[in-house]
Amino acid sequence: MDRVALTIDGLGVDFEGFKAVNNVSLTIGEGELRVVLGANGAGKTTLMDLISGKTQSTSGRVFIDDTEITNWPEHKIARAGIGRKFQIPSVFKELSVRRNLEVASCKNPGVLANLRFGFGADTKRRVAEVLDLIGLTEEADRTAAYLSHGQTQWLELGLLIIQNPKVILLDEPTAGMTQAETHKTSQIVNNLKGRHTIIVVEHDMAFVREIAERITVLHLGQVLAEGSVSEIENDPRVKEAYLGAQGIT
Ligand SMILES: Nc1ncnc2c1ncn2[C@@H]1O[C@H](COP(=O)(O)OP(=O)(O)OP(=O)(O)O)[C@@H](O)[C@H]1O
Repeated sequence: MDRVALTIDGLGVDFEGFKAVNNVSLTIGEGELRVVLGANGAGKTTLMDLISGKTQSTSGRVFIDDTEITNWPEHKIARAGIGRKFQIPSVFKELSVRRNLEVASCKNPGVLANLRFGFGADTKRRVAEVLDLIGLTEEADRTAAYLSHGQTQWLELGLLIIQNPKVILLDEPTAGMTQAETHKTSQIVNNLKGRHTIIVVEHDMAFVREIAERITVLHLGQVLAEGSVSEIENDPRVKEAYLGAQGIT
């Protein structure tokens, strides 16, 4: 690992005696794609909530680079470089795909001023780059309201990417997608490898096999195992404790 982008040290939350996340430590390298896998209720979403500041932790610490962000307010954590993609899209439905990206790219979004005076060449270049990354170049001039579910999710991802967060959190990015859309999402995520630091929470194993480098398995709020896809698939503790006797499907 060259540089560490995100450090989680002994992180936990106690909901009136129930430890949904319990003493979790992770180190995510710059440009790494880390998959967090776990059964329903394992604590995956809660872990993302703790990192992004949606939920306050009761133990442990979180750092972006060397900056400690533990229990900062959510908006301040976002400004410090944690970008999170939710299931519910935040795209402007009445604007084109391109215009959505242009607006999201503004660091100081005087949105109206930008719409009136147009965007600079740098923004245009960056928008073209992100359109290519998310596979929506041909849809650039379509109104966002007319995109399919999958395309809307890719645009949503593009809106995050264009803001260049230090760490991107993706919670079940393929939820509700067709098989073809899921496959395309894996291509997009693979294109992002090395350029962005990403944590993907997922339990669709077919998708995980297509994207994963290193997997962290959560079980009952704790880290059960960490390793490559084959290490995780062949780990007897994972098979037994999390995936049931029949193993990973
Ligand atoms: N605010 C809360 N108060 C009490 N318990 C909570 C709270 N939030 C989550 N939990 C519990 O913590 C556990 C972990 O939930 P979490 O949503 O993080 O799991 P998950 O791994 O994301 O599961 P899924 O795949 O179903 O989304 C669950 O048992 C859940 O009921």
